[in-house]
Amino acid sequence: MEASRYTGASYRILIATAVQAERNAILQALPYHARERYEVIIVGVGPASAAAETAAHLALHSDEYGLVISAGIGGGFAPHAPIGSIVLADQMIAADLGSETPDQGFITVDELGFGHSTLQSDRSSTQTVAAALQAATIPVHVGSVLTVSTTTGSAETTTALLQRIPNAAAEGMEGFGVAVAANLFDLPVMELRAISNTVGPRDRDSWRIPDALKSLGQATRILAEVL
Ligand SMILES: O=C(O)c1cccc(C(=O)CC[C@H]2O[C@@H](n3cnc4c(=O)[nH]cnc43)[C@H](O)[C@@H]2O)c1
Repeated sequence: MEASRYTGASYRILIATAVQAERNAILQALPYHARERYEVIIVGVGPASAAAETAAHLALHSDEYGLVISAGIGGGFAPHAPIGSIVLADQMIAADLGSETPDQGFITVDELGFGHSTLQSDRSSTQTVAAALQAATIPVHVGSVLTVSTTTGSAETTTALLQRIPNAAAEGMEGFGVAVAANLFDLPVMELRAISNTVGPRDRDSWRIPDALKSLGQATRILAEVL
């Protein structure tokens, strides 16, 4: 969706996080002058909660906003998204929304004719933030961000996802849900993931959540300078 209602300083920006730790990292990083411009809400873990909570907030306040951002930590697909780096979505894909079949593999809801599993990020905001992060020498990659209801935890699933979506850069559990809500209110949307772990065989001990939250804060500081 084009940023038709996003006309710079006159609109506020809604940031949706899954958990309190992500909200805190963002709030602590927002420069003082930007604090009135941003609202940071917790929408819970998973696409259903994220869609419902974001829509509930927008039902009361959508006129205030010109942009919605799904932000938080996420899993990164090698080699594009190492731990500590930032991924910005060019599109948000509900990667497990479809049907598994014995003979044709996974079929998306789009192919089944039941709806859409891909939503576009606001291109202009995404490019602006990507350029600003690059200029600040923060490692950033723009690619597809997958939304899953189950975190990927095996080499087989990782390979299958990459075969279906070769430019997958990161995985989270909320982006598509936040985007569905933003679309409902005709608002542009983007997604930012600070990488805490590599997508692959589950190894919770290797998750670097404090590093990712620090990156999330650094990215927020830059984002607030340009949006
Ligand atoms: O335990 C903590 O201190 C803590 C702090 C911040 C966030 C968390 C979470 O567990 C948030 C869950 C959140 O993480 C996203 N995420 C992270 N890695 C992945 C992944 O590999 N695949 C899918 N989602 C991932 C996700 O968006 C969850 O909402 C804990």
